[in-house]
Amino acid sequence: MELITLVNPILSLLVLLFVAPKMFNAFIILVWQPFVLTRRFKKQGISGPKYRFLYGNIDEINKMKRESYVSVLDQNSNDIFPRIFPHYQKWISLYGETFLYWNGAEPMLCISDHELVKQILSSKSGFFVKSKIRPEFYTLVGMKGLAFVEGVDWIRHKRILNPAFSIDRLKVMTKVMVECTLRILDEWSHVKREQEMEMKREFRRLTADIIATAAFGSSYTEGIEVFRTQEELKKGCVSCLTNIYIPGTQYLPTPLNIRIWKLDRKMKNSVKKIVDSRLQSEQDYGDDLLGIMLKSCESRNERKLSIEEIIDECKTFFFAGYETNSNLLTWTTMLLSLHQDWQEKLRDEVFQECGKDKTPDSSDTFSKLKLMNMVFLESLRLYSPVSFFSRDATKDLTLGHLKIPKGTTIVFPLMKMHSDKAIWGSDADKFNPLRFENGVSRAAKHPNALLAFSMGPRVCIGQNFAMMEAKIVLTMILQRYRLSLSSEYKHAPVDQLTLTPQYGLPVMLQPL
Ligand code: HEM
Repeated sequence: MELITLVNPILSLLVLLFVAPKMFNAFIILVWQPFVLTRRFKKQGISGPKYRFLYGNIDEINKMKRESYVSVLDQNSNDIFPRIFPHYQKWISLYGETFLYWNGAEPMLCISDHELVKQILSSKSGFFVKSKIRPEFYTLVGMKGLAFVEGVDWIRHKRILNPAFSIDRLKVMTKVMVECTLRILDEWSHVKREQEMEMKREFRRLTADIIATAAFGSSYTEGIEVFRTQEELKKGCVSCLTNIYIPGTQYLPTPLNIRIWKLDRKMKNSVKKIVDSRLQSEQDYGDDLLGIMLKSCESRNERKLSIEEIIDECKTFFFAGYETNSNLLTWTTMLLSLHQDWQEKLRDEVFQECGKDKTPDSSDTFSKLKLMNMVFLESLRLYSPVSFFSRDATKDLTLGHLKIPKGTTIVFPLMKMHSDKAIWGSDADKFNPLRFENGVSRAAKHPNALLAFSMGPRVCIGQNFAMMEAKIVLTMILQRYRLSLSSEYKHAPVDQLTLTPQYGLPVMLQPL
C-alpha cells in the first residue's frame, strides 16, 4: 500500500515532466497551428481543402492521383496539368489560383502568380529557403550538396563548383558528350529498316553515361552501380511520399526503412569508390567536377569542401544531371515524332550547320541551331522535367498583398504557370516553338514566365550543360534517323520526382 502511494506521485510527476510537454507540443502542431493558420489565411481571402487531423490532405491527394493515373490522354493534347496534379486542378477550380492545403500538418500555400513567384525566387534575403524534404530523400540527393545547403555554405559550394560549368569546361565536355552519343548510336547501327525503340530507356542510359563521364571521369560501367542504386532508392522514396511523415519514424526498422538504409550504404560505397580511385590516381585530379572538388579539399583557404560534402555533391550531380536531361530528350523526341513538320525543319537546320554526316565537334556549331533551341524551350515549357518546386518562409513575411506566416511552404506549380493562357496567349496549350523566336524573355507577357530551370540565385547550375547535351544528342540522331510515334505509345505523363512518360516512349526509328 505504502509503495503504491509512493509510486503514484512519482509516476504523475514523470508524466508531467516528460509526456505532458510532448503532448502539448503535439497539440500545438497538430491542432492549434492548423486552426490558427487557416483563420489567418481566411482573413486574407485565401482558403482551401479542410485540414484533417494528422494527415492533412494526403489521403485525398493519393486518391485523386491514383484515379488520374489510370487515364491515358489524347497524344495531341498538351493539357497535362489535370492528369499530373489532379488535386491542384480541383482546388484551383474551387478556391482560386492561390490556395492553402496541408501536407500532414505542414501548411502549403500554392501560388501561380508570376510576379510573386519572381519576387520569391530572386530574393537574396535568406527568408525564403529551399523547402525541407523528407529525411529519406537526403539519401538520394545528399543533404550537404549544392541543392540543399543554405547561406554561407551555399556560397562556398557555388564558388567552388561554378568553374566546372564555365564556357571553357563546357567546350571540353562537348567532346565527351559527342563520344558517348556515338557509342549509343553505334549500338543502334543494327537498325537497317524501320524499327521500334524504347527511347525513354535509351536516353536514360545515354544521359547517365554522359554525366558519369563528363563530371566524374568514370564510365557508365563504373557509374552504373550509382545509377542503379539511385533508381532503387528513388522508388523507396516515392513510396514514402504517400504516407505522412512523423519525425523520428525514419529511424524505425520498418521493411522500407531497412531497404533504404541498405541502398544508402551501397550508394555511398559506390560513390566513394569513384572518389577513391581519383584520389589514388598518379596524375593531378583533373578539371572536371570531381577534380575541382578534390582540389578544393586540399585548399588552405576557406574555399574548401570536406570529403563528406564531396560525396553528397556527387550524389546530387548523379541525380540532377541525369533524370532531368533524359526527360527533356524524351519529351522533345515525343513532340518531334508528332510534329513531323518541325522535325524536318530541325533536320534541315542540322544539315545546314553541321552537314549530313559530319560528326559535330565544336560547341560553337550548336549555338547556331536557333530552331532547335526554340524547340527545346517549347518542350521545357509544355513538359517541364521539374514540374513544381517550393520554398519555406523562415519568418512572418509580407509578399505583395499576402501575409505569409513563418513556416509556410510556398509551392510553385510550374506546369500550371507554363500553360497559363493569360500569360502565354490563347495558344498556350499548343506546341508552337516560334513563340521563342525573339528570345525567352519576350515569349510571354511576363519576362520570367519560363521557369523550367528556375531563376534567381538558386537557378539551375547545370542549365547550359543540359541544353548543350540535348542539342548534341538530337543533332546526331536527326542526322541519321527519321522519328515517328509507335502505335504502342500511350500519352500518360506522370510526376515521379521528374516528369516522365508513365509507359515509356516507343518510337519508330527509320534510317535516313
Ligand atoms: C533539363 C534539365 C534540367 C532541368 C529542367 C533542371 C531544373 C532545375 C530546377 C528547376 C532547379 C531549381 C530547383 C529549386 O530551386 O528548388 C535546378 C537546380 C539545380 N540543378 Fe538543374 N535542371 C536540369 C539539369 C541539370 C543538370 C544537367 C545538372 C548538373 C549537371 C543540374 C544540377 C542542378 C543543381 C546542382 C541544382 C541546385 C542549384 C542550387 O540550389 O544552387 N541540373 N535544376
